[in-house]
Parts: sequence; structure tokens; C-alpha cells
Amino acid sequence: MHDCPLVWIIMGVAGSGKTLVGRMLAERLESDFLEGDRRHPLSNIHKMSSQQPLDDGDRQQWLLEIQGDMHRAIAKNRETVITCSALKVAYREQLSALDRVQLVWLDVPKAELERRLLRRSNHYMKPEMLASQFATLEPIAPDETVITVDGRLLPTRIVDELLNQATWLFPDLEKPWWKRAGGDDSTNSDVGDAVMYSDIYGDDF
Ligand SMILES: Nc1ncnc2c1ncn2[C@@H]1O[C@H](COP(=O)(O)OP(=O)(O)OP(=O)(O)O)[C@@H](O)[C@H]1O
Ligand SMILES: O=C(O)[C@H](O)[C@@H](O)[C@H](O)[C@H](O)CO
Repeated sequence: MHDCPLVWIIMGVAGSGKTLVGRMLAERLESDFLEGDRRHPLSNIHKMSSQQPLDDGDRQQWLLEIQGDMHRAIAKNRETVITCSALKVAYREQLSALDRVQLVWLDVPKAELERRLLRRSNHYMKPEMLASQFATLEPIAPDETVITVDGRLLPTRIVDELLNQATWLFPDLEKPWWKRAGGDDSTNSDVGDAVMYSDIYGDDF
């Protein structure tokens, strides 16, 4: 049995609910949340806004940035939920190279994604990009250690379902992350990095 996950990667094509579900999961776990799309270089955002799909090269720097976030979360021993489309097997392998990472796939059919993206008006990722997202997508293979959830459910049900599957795999998840094995202050390097009041104001403050 592996250790409990410390980093959760919420994956899926555009509109599958990564941001909504990721935020809700982080609230439920009382963990940190990171929107992976914030790590795209501006050139990628420009490309997607002008309805050109990203290629492997475009995604590489972005994946490295996300890997950096994952390394920091694990080094600081802080549970963190991160969103990332991770459409290809090679990207998922890259993201799951570290221990204590659990990938979660939000499975949503194309017709439902089209409905969602048509309703979403204030986003650079337009419904016309869905065809290229599906052209890039390599479906989850049976040998990938990914938790798959039906992303058509109500968002709260998706989080319930995800946590049910995960708790079956990792019973320690019943406890909050800071009470799980490895979550005590003695292993928390964050403590060593912390700026103390005395560093700023002196010992007499
Ligand atoms: N389970 C759900 N049921 C119904 N609507 C949903 C569900 N999950 C997300 N939505 C809606 O679908 C839209 C897309 O959701 P969200 O932005 O979370 O997806 P995303 O995967 O992060 O998209 P992107 O990758 O394009 O940023 C939003 O309007 C959101 O409110
Ligand atoms: O891999 C990709 O093609 C991209 O990551 C997209 O999935 C976007 O980041 C996201 O969907 C923004 O809406």
C-alpha cells in the first residue's frame, strides 16, 4: 500500500470541470489549490485564444512549471490540489513520476462539454477548440493508476465519488492531511523556511 496522496491532479479536457471540482475538493480536504492553467506561458494563452491547439512543445514548459509546484508541495509536506488537462499518456506519466501523487480523470462526453463551453462566455477556450482537445486526447488506459469519475454528476457528488474511491485505496484519508503519516511538523520543511516576527521586528517586539 502506497502512502496517502499529497498532490491531487484533477484532469480532463476543456470544460470537464477541473477548476470547479478541484476547488471543491481542496475545500473538502482543507488543502491548497492551484489552477494549473495559470502556469501556461502567455504564448500558449495567445495561441489558445486564437483557436490554435497547443502542441507537445508548447505544453512542455507548462508541465515543467506544474512539476515544480508539485515538488514544492511535497517538499513542504502540504496537501495540494492542482488542475491540469494531461490529455496524453506521456504527460500523465510525467506528472505521476513523483510518489504521493494521485491523478483523477473527469470523464465527460463531448456533447455535454459543448453545452458547457457554449454557456461559458468569459473564457479564452472556445467550444471550437473541443475537436482538437479530443484529437489530442489519449483515453485513460486500464493500466494507468488513475481514479476516473463520471464528470456529469453534480459537482458535490463528483467529490464524494472521488473521495470514496480514494479512501478505499488509502484508508488514512479519513484523517485531515496534517494528521496523516508524514504530516507532522518534524517533517515539515516549511517550518525551516518560515520568516519569524523576530526576523523582522527583533526579539524585543
Ligand atoms: N459537474 C458539473 N455539472 C454541470 N456543470 C459543470 C460541472 N462541472 C463544471 N461545470 C460547468 O462547466 C463549465 C466549465 O467548468 P470548469 O471551468 O470547472 O472546467 P475546466 O475543466 O476547468 O475548464 P478549462 O480547462 O477550459 O479551464 C463551468 O461553467 C462550470 O460551472
Ligand atoms: O492541454 C491543453 O490543450 C490545455 O491545457 C487546455 O486543456 C487548456 O489549458 C484548458 O482547457 C484551458 O481552458
